[in-house]
Amino acid sequence: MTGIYYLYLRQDDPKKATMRKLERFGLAKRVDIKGVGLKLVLTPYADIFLSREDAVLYEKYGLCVIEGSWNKIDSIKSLKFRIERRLPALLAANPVNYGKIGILSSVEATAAALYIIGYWDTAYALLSKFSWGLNFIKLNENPLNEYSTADRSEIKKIEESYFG
Ligand SMILES: C[S@@+](CC[C@H](N)C(=O)[O-])C[C@H]1O[C@@H](n2cnc3c(N)ncnc32)[C@H](O)[C@@H]1O
Repeated sequence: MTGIYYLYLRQDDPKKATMRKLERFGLAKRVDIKGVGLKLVLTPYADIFLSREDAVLYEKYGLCVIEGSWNKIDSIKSLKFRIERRLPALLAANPVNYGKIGILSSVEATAAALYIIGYWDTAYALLSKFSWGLNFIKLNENPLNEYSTADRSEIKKIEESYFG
């Protein structure tokens, strides 16, 4: 087990939910809301950027993504967790939202977080389960590399240099 978790909101076609696919490969585990605890939760509504300083939280508690639908994003907005982080801007490579800034699938968000905190091998292992997965790294290689070597205070500036 990789310390990767997901909170499943049952909002999308279950057959297309990327974290459910990872669970079938033994690469992710579903948790309910009580099971989130001190896990590092990825939400685009967090005030704090994820950065390499968060590796220690991942190692201690794990990483949790919210497997919901972008069409019902308000329901994610209203959820609050003890440890929340947002990702800096990146381009989606999944077929539904290809090329859109920040509209990432759960596996892309999880892999981006792992890459930024230095767990490149795990990021590749997750993405390799999807035909389009590794394109996510290719498409975002430069910003991902810069985000992964930056301290939290530098992330915003890097984001602006790529995405304005
Ligand atoms: C809205 S869901 C959509 C998932 C899609 N149904 C799937 O099957 O992959 C994507 C999740 O990835 C995470 N995520 C995406 N973009 C993010 C960002 N910019 N910052 C933090 N988390 C993000 C959040 O947990 C978000 O709820």
